[in-house]
Order: sequence, then structure tokens, then C-alpha cells
Amino acid sequence: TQSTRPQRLLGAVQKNATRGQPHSVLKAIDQFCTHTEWAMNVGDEKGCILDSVVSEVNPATVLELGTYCGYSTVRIASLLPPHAKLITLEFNPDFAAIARQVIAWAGLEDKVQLVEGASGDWIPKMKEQFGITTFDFVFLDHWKDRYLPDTKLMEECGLLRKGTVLLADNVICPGTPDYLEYIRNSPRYKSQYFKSHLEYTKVEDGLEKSVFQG
Ligand SMILES: O=C(CSCCNC(=O)c1cc(-c2ccc(F)cc2)cc(O)c1O)c1ccc(O)c(O)c1
Ligand SMILES: [Mg+2]
Repeated sequence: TQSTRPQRLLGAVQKNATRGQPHSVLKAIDQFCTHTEWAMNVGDEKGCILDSVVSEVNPATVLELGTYCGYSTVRIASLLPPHAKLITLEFNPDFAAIARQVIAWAGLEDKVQLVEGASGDWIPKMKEQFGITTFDFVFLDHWKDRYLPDTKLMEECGLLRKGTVLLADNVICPGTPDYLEYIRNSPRYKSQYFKSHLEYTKVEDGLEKSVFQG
């Protein structure tokens, strides 16, 4: 039977990366996606911007919306301080199954809680299920038409505090026009656009960093 792209990506990690070395996992995925098969990881160019924002925030609590194969999960978790918690939500069970193995290969399973299901269902349950009060950092990388409703939901559920940083992938390609319109015009956020390119291509894309003002 045919393998899937996530399965082939995992194979490249297991073949070319060293267990317990997150950097080698990221390198193996980026090489696979550059030379063999494109996949929708944030990639190395936008990944460097992600790294700088995560390092600046130095978050104790992180929410990632959209795990896919775990590339950005590994990227973020490898920068977190010892007792920090990263919760990552993935809707697609096949993606989640691959991501668990990629995260384990990187040796980061103790820092990461991968939750399967829809963000709209899980966001209201974060406090009771995971003992979260507020998130210090949120990475939005799931369905592009869920960025805005889920941001409003996080506000309503009191999951954001003064200074929480939201970083949104793909605000140009595939694009999240309603989210950009809202976040750039809301007095409750201070936003900044980081111009970049769609992973592994020359197409324009970028990340939108927004700080919640409380
Ligand atoms: O993660 C999911 C499944 S959707 C994958 C989202 N990502 C994309 O669609 C995505 C797509 C592209 C891209 C594709 C084709 C192109 F021609 C150009 C760009 C690039 C990206 O960087 C992306 O992130 C999820 C859904 C619901 C939930 O509630 C949840 O928690 C999670
Ligand atoms: Mg993306």
C-alpha cells in the first residue's frame, strides 16, 4: 500500500537524524522538503524568526495550534526552559501519529503534550484539563479560517494575559485575511509583520506577531 507524505518524512528523520538531537531532526526534515518532497512545515527561514520570538518571550506555557509532523513543535520545545510546558493541538489523527514519533526521536516528549482534536473543542477545556491559567506564547499554524475564531475564543476563555505573544504562520500564503484585519485594527493587540517566504519556496509569506494588551 502507498505510504503517505508524513510517513515518508518520518522515514527521512529516522534515517538521517540522531536520536535526542533536535537540531538534526530539523535539518533532516528541511533537507527532505528541499530535495525530495515539499511539506507544510514552517521551514528554516520562517523558523529562524520563530526561534527569535520564542527566545525573546522565553515562555513557561506554550500553545501550538496545528502540529502536522511536529517540525515547529520540535523547534519551539528545543528552546524552552526546563519546566516549561508546550501543548500542541492536531485535528488529523494520522498527522498526530507521525508527530508523536518525530517529537520522540528528538527526545522532547517530556516537554510536549500532543492533544488530538479540534482547537474549537479543546481551547475551552485548557484550564480544567491541563491546569493552565494563561499562555505566554501561542503559535497559530492550523486551518487558516480558524485563526480568528480561535483567537476570539482564547480571549473569551481568559487564556491570554497582558503580554501574551501570538505568532501566526501563513498570513500571506495561504493567507488569513480576516485574522489580519481583526488583529491589526484591534486596540487590544500590538502587531508586527515579519516578511519571509513560504517554506522551501520563493513565494512571499510572513509571520504576524501580536502582543495582547490585556
Ligand atoms: O493542523 C490542522 C490540519 S490543517 C493544516 C494547517 N496548515 C496548512 O494548511 C498550511 C498550508 C500551507 C500551504 C499549502 C499549499 C500551498 F500551495 C501553499 C501553502 C502552508 C502552511 O505553512 C500551512 O500551515 C488542524 C486543523 C484544525 C484544528 O482545529 C487543528 O487544531 C489543527
Ligand atoms: Mg504553516
